[in-house]
Amino acid sequence: MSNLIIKNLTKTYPNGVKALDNLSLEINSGMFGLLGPNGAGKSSLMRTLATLQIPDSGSITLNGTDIINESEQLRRVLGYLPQEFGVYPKITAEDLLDHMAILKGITNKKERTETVNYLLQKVNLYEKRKKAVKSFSGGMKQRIGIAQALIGDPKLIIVDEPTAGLDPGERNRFHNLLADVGENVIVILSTHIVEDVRELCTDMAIMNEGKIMYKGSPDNVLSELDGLVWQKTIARKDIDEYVKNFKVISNKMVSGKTVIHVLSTSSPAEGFTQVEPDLEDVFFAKTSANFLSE
Ligand SMILES: Nc1ncnc2c1ncn2[C@@H]1O[C@H](COP(=O)(O)OP(=O)(O)OP(=O)(O)O)[C@@H](O)[C@H]1O
Repeated sequence: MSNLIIKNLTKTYPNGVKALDNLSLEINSGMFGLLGPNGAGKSSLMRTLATLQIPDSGSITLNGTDIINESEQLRRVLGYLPQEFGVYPKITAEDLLDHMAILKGITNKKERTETVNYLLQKVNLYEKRKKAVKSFSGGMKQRIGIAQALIGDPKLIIVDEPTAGLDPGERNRFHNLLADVGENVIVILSTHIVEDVRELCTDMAIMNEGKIMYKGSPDNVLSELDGLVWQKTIARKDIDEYVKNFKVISNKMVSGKTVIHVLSTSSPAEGFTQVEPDLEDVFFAKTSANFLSE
């Protein structure tokens, strides 16, 4: 059982933006979803966990090891798939993985070849191993990205916004790959896509403005909103009126019509029906300025 403890982490960039604000969080083995809107600070947290940047204050320990001061130890057991996965222009899939395996300390050539071939097969890119990674589609690039993150039996795997821009088939393949990762490994999936968390994660947190707004299982977070979510289909032009009068947590187009969700302990007005809360409601409820001010 692995255990990651983050305590009172703060990070302010030179331009004055406080991306992490006294953030504390504990994560155990399994798939953990970190959900938050753009700019919430997810990438800042992921980069700090990957020891690519140093926080102003706070501590992080993985299985008791202080990873801010002992970053070398962390890097040996870390698999990291950053948001932007840049590669040298002409490098082939096979050479890229071989190179990453050297960096991970696999010096034995035979062992490295076995590892690389195994991973290429696992992510279904063995046939393309001699092709330049640059020429790959978005989904193929993500798969080579996850392959390099899996080199060397990592204990902590961080994937930052992995499915943005993937088509449904590629997204599915990517999910299956992650679901295969071993039991004792911590996988942190940072995303603004609620579906990814619902489908994959047993534990999750919602982040906004550098802070954790919620931590728990997706099921528990849903039960918090039981009986509080009401829905109505309205005319698009009336939306401002509803926002003014009710605690509107979301509005979206469904079959060309505007459907709003409102939080209320009883029926807000005529024409509203009560609906089962979904994770998206929770996400909006925990991150919308409207609701936070309450
Ligand atoms: N290197 C940097 N220098 C200055 N400000 C930064 C830097 N990196 C991030 N920020 C700012 O810090 C805040 C948090 O950004 P961060 O990228 O961590 O959020 P995020 O939740 O990952 O969002 P996104 O999904 O858009 O990547 C934002 O206001 C962002 O503009």
